Amino acid sequence: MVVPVLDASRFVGDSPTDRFKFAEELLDSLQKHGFVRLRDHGISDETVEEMFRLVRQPSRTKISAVYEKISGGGLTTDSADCKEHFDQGPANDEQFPNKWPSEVDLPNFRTTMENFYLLAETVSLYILEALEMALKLPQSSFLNMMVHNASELRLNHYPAISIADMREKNINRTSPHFDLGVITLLFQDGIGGLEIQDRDRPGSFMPVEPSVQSEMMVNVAETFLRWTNDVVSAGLHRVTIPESLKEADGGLIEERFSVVYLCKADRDASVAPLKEFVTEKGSKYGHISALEYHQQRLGLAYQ
Ligand SMILES: O=C(O)CCC(=O)C(=O)O
Ligand SMILES: [Fe+2]
Repeated sequence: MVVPVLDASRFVGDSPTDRFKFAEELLDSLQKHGFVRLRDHGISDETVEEMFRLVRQPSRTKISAVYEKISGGGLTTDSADCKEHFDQGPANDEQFPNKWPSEVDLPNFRTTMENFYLLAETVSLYILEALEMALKLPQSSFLNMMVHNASELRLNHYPAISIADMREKNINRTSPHFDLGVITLLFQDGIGGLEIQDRDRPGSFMPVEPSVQSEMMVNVAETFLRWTNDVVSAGLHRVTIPESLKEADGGLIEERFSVVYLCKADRDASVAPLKEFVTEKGSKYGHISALEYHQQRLGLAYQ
């Protein structure tokens, strides 16, 4: 199975034919694999590199101190998975306010994150517009539920870890999961280890090797599956030992970073199927708001 790489600039251009072809190829890949890879999507190599520089910089000297300072808000450490993450929600969110490190500890952190958040939002919205087109839905069918952005920009940090520990203690960097939102945009560094379910070989995963820095992995998340009544199913993924080290006798896997935009529906939007996808067999999912659904699925705090 090979996940296609699409040139997303075809959708932003003026040619209706190019726009439609992009939309069709996008849907085709997401339907087949749950994933697609995008280039020329509007977020430049430099911008993505700047994000990774920002994220990496404190880890050399004081990442744990800095992350601890954030821990009342965005940072959590998963016990099953060996990773930590910092989540940023929409700016000026009164319901779940962002907690920022001080400008002295992490200069430009907030501005860079907030700018990146807006760029990722733009991309996520045109991807959904393209999917409306390819699925032949009335215009704005998805976008109408994306008006008050509730998405999150997540920085994942995976500390260096011994290969023996991962094998013997059955530790993953990220266990197999579906994301909860609508779609997810993902950028990874050069370490590797991201794997997606290989739908041609049930039960197995295939690696997504790091490529040019700005290459973006897009996956279908649970809300989209529900909106389409399973017409487009979500992409299962995990982070484990990089392909190049799978045969290694031992040693350490370097620390790894990823930047992930978890695109979420308006908190009060329903995550039930759109009427266009409800057949005589009925609707597979009931009405529940995106916020309630996320809270229920996570069983705990809103994420
Ligand atoms: O680090 C990665 O490449 C994947 C992270 C991920 O799947 C997530 O944060 O939901
Ligand atoms: Fe994920």
